Amino acid sequence: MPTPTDPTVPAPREAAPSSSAETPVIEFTDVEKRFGDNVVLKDLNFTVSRGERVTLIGPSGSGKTTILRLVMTLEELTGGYIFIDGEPLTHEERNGKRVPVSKKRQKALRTRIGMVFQQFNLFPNMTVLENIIEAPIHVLGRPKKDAIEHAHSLLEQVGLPDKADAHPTSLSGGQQQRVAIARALAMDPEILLLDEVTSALDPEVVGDVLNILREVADTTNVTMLIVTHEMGFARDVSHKVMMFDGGRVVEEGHPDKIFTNPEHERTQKFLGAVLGHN
Ligand SMILES: Nc1ncnc2c1ncn2[C@@H]1O[C@H](COP(=O)(O)OP(=O)(O)OP(=O)(O)O)[C@@H](O)[C@H]1O
Repeated sequence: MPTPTDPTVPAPREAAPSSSAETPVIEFTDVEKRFGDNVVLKDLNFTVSRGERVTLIGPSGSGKTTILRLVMTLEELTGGYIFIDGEPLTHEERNGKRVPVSKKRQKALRTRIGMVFQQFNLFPNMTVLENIIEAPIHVLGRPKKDAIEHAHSLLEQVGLPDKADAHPTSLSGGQQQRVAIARALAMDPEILLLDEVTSALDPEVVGDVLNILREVADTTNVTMLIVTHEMGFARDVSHKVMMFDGGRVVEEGHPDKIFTNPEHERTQKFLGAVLGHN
């Protein structure tokens, strides 16, 4: 297991600039998610503060991706509540009953959240530029000229200034993922969800993509919820790591602590296996 001075594992960033009195940006309250009889998440409670970057770790099938998909409203919440900036995302309690929120309210909250997927999920029939400007224009109502200007500066930021007119299918996986990051950032999200964004990439381009995300972490105050197998990256950018097992958080803490001195046996076993194979 690496030590805090291991040069392959960069030191974590400073704590997120947040105060405990502030409303959390993300709040899970008694969340339950089941697929049929399979209860994936049970009585799950956690909060993420403004500007905080939290990495979810845990064995395959522990529900990490499901958590991100619930925040993105790509999965239906089967129990409990999720709050974004204190506002209910999918359901709220009214007169003692759990009732769905209106689609309009949900859509408004959704615009504050961006997600980057393992498989890029770009629109193949659109150019790179069209992929990036589509949502800012049609969802946020931005003037086309502004959206295009912003898209070009984002393409510059992700190192693809000359690919605006290319189609995603003509790009490598690493390039497609960089476009997907630019597309997510084009919405100026308050929350960025990163779901195993390097898992489908060739090893030699993983570092480039992670460096772009490191820069985003360094230069913005965007709140991040991250699922990754890249433990060095997790340690580098996260303020907090949460270890999941059996649909619950078994341990959470500063990456320094979790990666070097985990307390829970499940965390020790998981990190031993993962870092042992790195
Ligand atoms: N659409 C679905 N229909 C049925 N079951 C699902 C669906 N999506 C996820 N599951 C189940 O939910 C559980 C949690 O899956 P999830 O992908 O969230 O885990 P994970 O921790 O992200 O795993 P991994 O590290 O392998 O990606 C698994 O048992 C999975 O089979």
